[in-house]
Amino acid sequence: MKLSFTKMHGCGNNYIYINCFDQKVTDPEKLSIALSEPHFGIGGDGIILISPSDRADAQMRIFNADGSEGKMCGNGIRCVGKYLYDNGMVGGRTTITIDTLSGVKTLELNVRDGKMQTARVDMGAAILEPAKIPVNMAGSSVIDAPLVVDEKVYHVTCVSMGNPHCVIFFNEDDVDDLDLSRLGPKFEHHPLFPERINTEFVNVLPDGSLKMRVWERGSGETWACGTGACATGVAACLNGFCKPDTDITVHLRGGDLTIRYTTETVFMTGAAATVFKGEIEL
Ligand SMILES: N[C@H](CCC[C@H](N)C(=O)O)C(=O)O
Repeated sequence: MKLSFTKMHGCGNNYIYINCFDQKVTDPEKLSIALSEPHFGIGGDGIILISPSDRADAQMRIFNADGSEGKMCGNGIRCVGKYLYDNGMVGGRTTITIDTLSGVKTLELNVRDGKMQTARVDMGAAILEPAKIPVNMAGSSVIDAPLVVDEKVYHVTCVSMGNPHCVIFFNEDDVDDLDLSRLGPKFEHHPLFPERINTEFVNVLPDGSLKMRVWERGSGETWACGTGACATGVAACLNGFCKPDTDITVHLRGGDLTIRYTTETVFMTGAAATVFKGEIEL
């Protein structure tokens, strides 16, 4: 059986996109494991299914490289917006909606020569209540709280953008020097996170921008994480490093995103790119 796909990325966070308006995927968990694998498959951070929706222009489902399903994907939703616009599936409209497991999101597309270049996504309100993230810590929110990994105390801020995030600010260490392959899994599987966690390792730079690396639940280190950049912008405001209602630049390994945190919602602006289209024999 042949399956058509499109490889796309947002800031280097790369997924295999499958148009399910005209194709059927029966076991997405198994498919994501197979296709994400770089040696025997296509290689990527996971797969994203683009399907019809009765309440939005399309529905997006994201599966991590280990087959687990994520509830939201910031880089992915910009790529879905690009896919829909560039392929004429939204009638040339530049305000579109995409249904996700974290609700319907609205995108404002910036287009040139018939192609989407960047998008601004209304990501919805940050969720701070521990039980809704979820994180097994008491209180109304988790800001600058101590968390022990390998006998070392880290101060973490936990935020959900529909998917769970643990944001850690480093004053002394340059996050580029951290061994994420050792550290990442210890946070991902920490007992305080009953549904595992996406973890962001952040430096606040002298110009007030943020430098971030991320270890993603189910995919390991990725070159960017859109929901993670949102969580990082929110956490930076909650910790007094940045101001709400201002544009915050987050530098990721694969590019930059602009985050704006207001009490009502979080906006994320960034690019999306098509790398190649292909067909795979299953
Ligand atoms: N890379 C995605 C996040 C994937 C989250 C996934 N790892 C999970 O929550 O299980 C992003 O750009 O927001």
